[in-house]
Amino acid sequence: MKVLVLDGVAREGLQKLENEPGIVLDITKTVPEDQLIAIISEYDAVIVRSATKINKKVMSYAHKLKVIGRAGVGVDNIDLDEATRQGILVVNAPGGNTISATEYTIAMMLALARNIPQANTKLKNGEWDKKAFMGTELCTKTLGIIGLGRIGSAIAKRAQAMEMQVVAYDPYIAEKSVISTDIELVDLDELLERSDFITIHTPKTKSTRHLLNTEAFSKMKDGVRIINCARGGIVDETALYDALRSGKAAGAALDVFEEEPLTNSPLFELNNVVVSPHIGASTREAQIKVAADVANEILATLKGKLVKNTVNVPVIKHDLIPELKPYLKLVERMGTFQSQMVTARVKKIQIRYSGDFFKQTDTLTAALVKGFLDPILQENVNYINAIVLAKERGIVIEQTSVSMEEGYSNLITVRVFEDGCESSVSGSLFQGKPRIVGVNGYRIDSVPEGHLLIIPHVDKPGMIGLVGTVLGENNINISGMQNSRKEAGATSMMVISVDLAVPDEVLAQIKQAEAILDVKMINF
Ligand SMILES: NC(=O)C1=CN([C@@H]2O[C@H](COP(=O)(O)OP(=O)(O)OC[C@H]3O[C@@H](n4cnc5c(N)ncnc54)[C@H](O)[C@@H]3O)[C@@H](O)[C@H]2O)C=CC1
Ligand SMILES: O=C(O)C(=O)COP(=O)(O)O
Repeated sequence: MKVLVLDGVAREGLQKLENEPGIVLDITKTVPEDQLIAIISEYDAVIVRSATKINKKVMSYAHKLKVIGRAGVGVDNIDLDEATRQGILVVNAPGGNTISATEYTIAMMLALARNIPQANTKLKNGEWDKKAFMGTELCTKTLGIIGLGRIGSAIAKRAQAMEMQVVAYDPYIAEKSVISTDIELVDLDELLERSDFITIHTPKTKSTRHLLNTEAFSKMKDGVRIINCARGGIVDETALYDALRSGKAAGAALDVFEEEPLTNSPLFELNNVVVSPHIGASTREAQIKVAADVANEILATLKGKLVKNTVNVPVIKHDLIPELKPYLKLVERMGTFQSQMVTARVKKIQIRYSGDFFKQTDTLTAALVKGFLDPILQENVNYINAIVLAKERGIVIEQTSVSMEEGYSNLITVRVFEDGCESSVSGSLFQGKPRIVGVNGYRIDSVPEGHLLIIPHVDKPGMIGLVGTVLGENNINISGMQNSRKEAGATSMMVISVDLAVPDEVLAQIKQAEAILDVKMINF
């Protein structure tokens, strides 16, 4: 396995990956796109910071790529939709640089309030100019935090220690989960109207692009100061420039820009703007932590283990992994089972989870759909792209969760709706091992391994003997057998586990019998 490490990711954090037998690490600085395209096809994994863009074009050359690791938080330099489409896992290292980015934001706020960079430059240029640098205190001022996640909430704590009033806007946070009762959660307009300092800590998304635009500036207090150490483009740079020129804003501190790297901007000409080249996470401690975190994730992915900091698939909590593993195996097998039962065009797959699935049903559904599509499609299907591939084929995926039913503490039922017909399979765990416990409403108990014969037939004497004789005559050993009926004399369901794949002619021989309604062989 080969891993390409770009963008100056800290080598000290990569030791675990470097020492792993069978893994070769190529560590290099940021390379231009054409150079990346020329080499990317060799690699199973790539690790980047924010400089390298892993876009659709780069991915189209990345034939072996299984995982993209971001040694940091923001993944806006990675085309997530394309990665998902191609079944490439994207992982990041979200917690490792929180403190560094937080401390840096506080430093920027203080630098802005007290004109430290400007005073530093002037004095080093030989001017002792005390009068030019009248600052403002932070104590009692209102700090508006947009985005109260890891960094936003760590900033709130520190700002409160400096006796600032903290208001925050984050529509994705419930009031009760806010870390301190002294943080007032408000709507965006109120934050804009009340804040003396506004700092941004959201990701860059469609909804945060130009969140601070001309209209937003018009709602702010005169003399507001803006800090952006999150992502360029959340503040509209033209609107900010106009606000600074007009005196609406008294200053801005920016670590990030719409285009990076950036060495020339009208904003750089304004004396009340403090800038830095995206160095919020650039501390030794943060870089070692994020490199080590992402190395662990890459290692887990390449070894086929479950990973926790996934960006383009649902996150699985680390402590749930052992509990979830047998369920993942179960649902994948159920998907494989169902795809081999299909006889017409599939319109919808409906999954019903009964019991407690640790709030991980999205992950289980992805595994089930992977199991369903794997035997059908030629392309690589995995947990990452399974749902997208199903949707591309017009297959609707529905899932519902209900509490315990039918006496099983955990029961999963999959119904597949085809043109003109439908089929279902139910599964559960017995002593931690996957079991198929129902087929088309018939109760059975079969282990989804090897080969299963599914034989609906008329409920009458001699049927088991008939099938057993044909298999025996063809030297096929039966390792398990179940027969189930809903009512006497109607239809029964025979499910037989066999040691070998049953040849087509033997299946045809069984099917010939008048009371045999169908024969399907399911291979796992
Ligand atoms: N300058 C630098 O070097 C660094 C920048 N960052 C950036 O800082 C930002 C925050 O990072 P974390 O706190 O670790 O992320 P996080 O995911 O913990 O927090 C982001 C918060 O933003 C909120 N949010 C999302 N959309 C929103 C919207 N439309 N309006 C208001 N709130 C919204 C989310 O609910 C979440 O609470 C990210 O953009 C990250 O890339 C992070 C580390 C270093
Ligand atoms: O983690 C993040 O989101 C950052 O912005 C840090 O970026 P960097 O790794 O320093 O290029």
